[in-house]
Amino acid sequence: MSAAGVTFTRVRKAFGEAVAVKGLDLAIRPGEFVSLLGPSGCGKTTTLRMLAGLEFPTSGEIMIGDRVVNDVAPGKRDIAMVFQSYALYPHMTVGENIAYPLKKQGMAKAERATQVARIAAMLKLEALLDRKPRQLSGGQQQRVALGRALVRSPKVFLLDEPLSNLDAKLRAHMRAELIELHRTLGRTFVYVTHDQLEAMTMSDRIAVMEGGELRQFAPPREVYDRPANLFVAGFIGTPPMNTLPGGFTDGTFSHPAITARFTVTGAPARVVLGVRPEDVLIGQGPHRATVRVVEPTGHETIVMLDAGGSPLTARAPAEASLNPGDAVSFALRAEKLHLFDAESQARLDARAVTLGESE
Ligand SMILES: Nc1ncnc2c1ncn2[C@@H]1O[C@H](COP(=O)(O)OP(=O)(O)OP(=O)(O)O)[C@@H](O)[C@H]1O
Repeated sequence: MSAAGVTFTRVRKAFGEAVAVKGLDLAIRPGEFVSLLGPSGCGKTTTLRMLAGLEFPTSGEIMIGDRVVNDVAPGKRDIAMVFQSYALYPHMTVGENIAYPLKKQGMAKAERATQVARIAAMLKLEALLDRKPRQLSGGQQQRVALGRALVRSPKVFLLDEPLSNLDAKLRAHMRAELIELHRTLGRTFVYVTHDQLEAMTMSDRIAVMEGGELRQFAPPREVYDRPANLFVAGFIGTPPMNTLPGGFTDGTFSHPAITARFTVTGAPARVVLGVRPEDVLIGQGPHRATVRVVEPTGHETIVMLDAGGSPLTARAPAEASLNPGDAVSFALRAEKLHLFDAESQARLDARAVTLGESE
């Protein structure tokens, strides 16, 4: 058995009046690690549950490999799902929990033991096989839940926020384990999260969702460097991208604190300039601002500025000595500026050519 791709075609899911997923088109390649990322209520869990067969689409088509699965029962889809809550059987040992899906399939005992040993070695659970779930830490329980999903070698793994109950250190560790596991198994992973760090570090591609709609589907680097619209620009990145509304005439963006010339196709009257905090350089350049808040984080300092009446966040070196009320000059990295149409919110194909201070 090998990995299978997953295709959603115009998939819509309504719960009465509420439309959770609005005409989703998404094609996941065999063996790909794809994260569904978005704020609470954006429809990511509903999307995953439809793929698992736990919800039925109101309309549209879902395929796993070359098979339409709309009417296929969950158990017949050749998938395995790992939930946020581990849902281990409390009265069974770790070994019995992992073996359970194989037992249900009718696999012989000796063969089950071989498979459990293989998975236990992979997830470093050998020493824990005889324990009950309550005798395990959260991270160990999560590994057992993964083991129970992995033991069947399904074509597609579905993971619904599997790390959200773990503490920060264990989450970082499990992220690394999942990356490794995906590489070793070569199977398709569909991973639901609202944690952009998880999506950015593990995924081949990220499907960013908002309000039941797909806002961008691209590799992490591209989602960060070329957000397709203002929603993605504001959702990805911590602190988020600065967005400054302004007028736009003859390719010139104008805001009380910033003027920038662009070469651009199309000419909307109102645009939003986007700039990431790391691309705002304090202490040099043509623009002026006032320091509002200074937040040292240890390895850097986050500085919140007032630039011509707009909030503007910058990343500064840890040793920067700035105080609220200071007047500072700043520059923007021209090659890192983003421009969006204020009305449609879509990214404009634009390149900054010169930057200057407003008169
Ligand atoms: N069984 C249901 N009945 C009615 N509405 C539902 C049902 N399940 C989900 N919804 C609604 O559909 C929308 C999408 O929900 P979904 O759980 O897919 O979002 P999500 O992005 O996974 O959010 P979260 O991160 O909070 O889990 C929400 O507005 C939710 O209230």
